[in-house]
Parts: sequence; C-alpha cells; structure tokens
Amino acid sequence: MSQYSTVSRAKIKTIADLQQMKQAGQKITSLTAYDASFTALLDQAGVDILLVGDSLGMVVQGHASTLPVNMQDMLYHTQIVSRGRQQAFIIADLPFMSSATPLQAAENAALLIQQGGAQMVKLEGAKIEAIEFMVQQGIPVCAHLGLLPQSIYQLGKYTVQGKLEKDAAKILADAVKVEQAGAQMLIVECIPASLAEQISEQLLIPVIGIGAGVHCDGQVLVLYDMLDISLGRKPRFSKNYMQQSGSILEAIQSYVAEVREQKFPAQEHSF
Ligand SMILES: Nc1nc(=O)c2c([nH]1)NC[C@@H]1CN(c3ccc(C(=O)N[C@@H](CCC(=O)O)C(=O)O)cc3)CN21
Ligand SMILES: CC(C)C(=O)C(=O)O
Ligand SMILES: [Mg+2]
Repeated sequence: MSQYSTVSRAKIKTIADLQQMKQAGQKITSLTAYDASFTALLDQAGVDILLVGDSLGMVVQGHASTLPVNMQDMLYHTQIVSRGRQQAFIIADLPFMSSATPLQAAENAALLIQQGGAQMVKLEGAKIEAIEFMVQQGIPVCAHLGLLPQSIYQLGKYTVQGKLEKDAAKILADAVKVEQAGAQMLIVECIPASLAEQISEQLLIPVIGIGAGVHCDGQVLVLYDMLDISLGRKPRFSKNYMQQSGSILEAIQSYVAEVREQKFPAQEHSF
C-alpha cells in the first residue's frame, strides 16, 4: 500500500487466504449469492465466500428441488455475482448431471471459471475421478458431502446424514478421499456436529458446514433463509437474522460477527 493512498484498495480473496484462515483458527464466513444487489451488500459486510448455489432453483426460480437447474442458469448467475464483487471469493455449483463424466465436469467447470468468473467450482458427492481430472487441468475444486440435494429423489427427504456409525465412517472416509484427490475445500451439509468436528480436524483443507455444528472451519447458509424470505419451511439449522436487525446489511453483518465469534450455529441449529 502506497503511503500516499487515502483509501484502501479492496483485494479479492484467494484460496491461500482461506487456507491461512483455517491455520490461524479464524472462522470463514459464507452465504449464497445470486444477484448484483445482494452481492454488493454481502461484499460490503466482508463475507469471505459467495456461493452461487444451485439452491437458486428453489429460492429464485421457484422449483421444488435443485434438479431442474442447468449450466445456462449457473453461468448467468455466476456472471452477475462476479461482475460487482470487490473482495469475496466466488464458488459456483456444478448443477445436476453436469459432472456425469470427468471430461464433462472439467468442461463445465471451465465455463463457470472462464465465462462466469468463478474462482472455484463445487460438485456434490465423492466423485474422485472427476475431482482428480479437474485438478489435473488446474481447476480449483470444492467437494460437497453429507446431504446431497441433487440426490433428493434417491433420498426421499432432506434430512440429517451420517447418524448411523457406518454412514458416519463412510462420510469421513470420503472426506479424506476428496482431499487426497486434490479438492481444496469441502462443504459438509446436515451431518452430526461431532462428525463434522472430526472431519475438520483430520483434513488440512477448509471444511465449511451447513447444519454441521460450530466446529467446522467456516459456515454457509442460503441467504434467503437467514433473511427470512425463502419459500416454505426453513431448515432447522438456519437462523432468522432479520429479527435482531434493522436492515438487510445489518442482518448480514450480524451473521458474519456471530460466525466469527462461534455464536452461530448454536445447539438448536445443530444435529
Ligand atoms: N432455502 C433453502 N435452504 C437450504 O438450506 C437448501 C435449499 N433451499 N435447497 C437445497 C438444499 C435443501 N436443504 C434442506 C432443506 C430442508 C431441510 C429440512 O427441513 N430438514 C429438516 C429435518 C427433516 C428431518 O430430519 O426429517 C429440519 O428440521 O431441518 C434440510 C436441508 C438445504 N438446501
Ligand atoms: C446449501 C449450499 C451448500 C449449496 O450447495 C447451495 O446453496 O446450492
Ligand atoms: Mg448446491
């Protein structure tokens, strides 16, 4: 920084910054983002990671699941979010069936990065070959384990995963495998807090939780849930931050503060 500058120039966060936060024990904050106006507020509040989630299929498009979301939708929203961002790291979801083969995954990831402006792509499940292939091509990958919304028709309902000892062991083993395959981040969704804690301790990469307890390296929520504007019943692990805030910016700032202070998630938001 020049001694003559009067304003600090915002710098876009990198994977190295997030890795460093894990090492320093600083909690990482993340929320979903789908449009320019919310992106500006999230960025201003200092949210570390903006996730362009395929949850947009439910909260923006009004579908009953994330299955109808396609690459065109993801590209459109990723472009919008990356356009105005000043400091946050951007992850984009690979939607349903866009990573059916390693080559397809890499080609779609390339679109989200080259045309969309994403810094990392996320895919659901322990798709080891797809992760390895993308990493070989230089693509930064975030894995996603636990509750996999793109498998809702196999699961039947959105509910906590890894409650049985053998299921927990499988999720832990998969977490180790995705890290070994080269994933640089992991999101764990709707799993017992004790399992998420074990995973966060064992892995070197940042582990971000949603409905996974306070011991993860960071937290993510669907923005519309914490602003209390999403359709239908809110997941138990979410919290309405509008209750304690006079504006949307304040609500986001309050979430950021509570994640950093480990006040969120509390017991009532955990399994
Ligand atoms: N608005 C929204 N928020 C989300 O967190 C979210 C989405 N959409 N869409 C994709 C998935 C689906 N998710 C969900 C949705 C609902 C529950 C839920 O209601 N779970 C119940 C437990 C149900 C049970 O165990 O029987 C809960 O009480 O939290 C969990 C995850 C998480 N993701
Ligand atoms: C809930 C998060 C992890 C997600 O994948 C999404 O918003 O699509
Ligand atoms: Mg998603």
